[in-house]
Amino acid sequence: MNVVDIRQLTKMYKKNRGIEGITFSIEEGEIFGFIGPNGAGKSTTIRTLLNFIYPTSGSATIFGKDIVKDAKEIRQHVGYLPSEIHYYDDMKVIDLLTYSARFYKANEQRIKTLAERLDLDLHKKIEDLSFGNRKKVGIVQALLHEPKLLILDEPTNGLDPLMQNTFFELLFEERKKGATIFFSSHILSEVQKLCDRVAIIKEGKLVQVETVEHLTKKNLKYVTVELEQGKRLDFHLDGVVKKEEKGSEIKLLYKGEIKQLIHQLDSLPLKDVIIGEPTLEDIFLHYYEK
Ligand SMILES: Nc1ncnc2c1ncn2[C@@H]1O[C@H](COP(=O)(O)OP(=O)(O)OP(=O)(O)O)[C@@H](O)[C@H]1O
Repeated sequence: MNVVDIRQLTKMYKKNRGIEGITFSIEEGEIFGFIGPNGAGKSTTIRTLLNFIYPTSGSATIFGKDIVKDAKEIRQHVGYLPSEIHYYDDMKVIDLLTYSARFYKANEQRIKTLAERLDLDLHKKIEDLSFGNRKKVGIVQALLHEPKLLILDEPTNGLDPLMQNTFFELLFEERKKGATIFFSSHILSEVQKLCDRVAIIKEGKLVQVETVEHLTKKNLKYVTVELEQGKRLDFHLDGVVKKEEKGSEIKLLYKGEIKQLIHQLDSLPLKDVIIGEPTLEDIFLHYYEK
């Protein structure tokens, strides 16, 4: 069964493009990533699905119900984490979360369990929290009623790597219980770590929906190579789609099997090598080239 079904969804902000003709579906129990650069339309899609803004045209359903007509009913079973969190600053974390728990008729003990997992101090005032800790409040709020669908807008922004892992564990646990998870990101590696499938959005339009397995097979890597002193920069590597020289450093964008890359690098007079993530821009420029 599809939990989310989006059909030709378009949102214009007066004459400005928000999203145009977006169509995709999310199946029950999937962890589904939504990836694209800043301004691509991720938040617009999410805010439209949650009925915070109205679609200009097209339609969408969640749990088979219309996002506009049945918005209230849908919200009872959705946990939402916005990309930017605004709360009443002089409230204590525990008071805010208890209020949310009652609204959703959730078990208040779950607040404590989640706060412990995320190392969140419930007795601080919101105004005294760092950006990362505010994010944790948002995560607890989104998860506390054990929703059937989690919609998370850039959820890891502001969390340190250890906390990101705890957060990912929590998401896997929710999925095990049957939840469907939809989350937006502009970081490819976290999407690869977590998701079953990914929708890629660019300039308001859907570029592709891919399984993560497929995405990983067409791997792109950013490689920085430093050669031993006096060695020539002139060499050929199969799979290099972009090459940039900066002094003794050579930056390469490589497309292909990582083993083959390492095999090829092995024959070079290397001083140092760094293999890292490509930028999203590079992915969009080179990913879909034949
Ligand atoms: N309230 C608004 N009024 C006018 N234009 C808007 C509004 N909100 C978003 N837009 C425009 O819609 C487009 C999509 O923005 P959106 O915030 O959905 O992108 P995003 O992928 O979530 O990016 P980001 O990660 O930067 O939030 C952008 O061109 C943006 O300028």
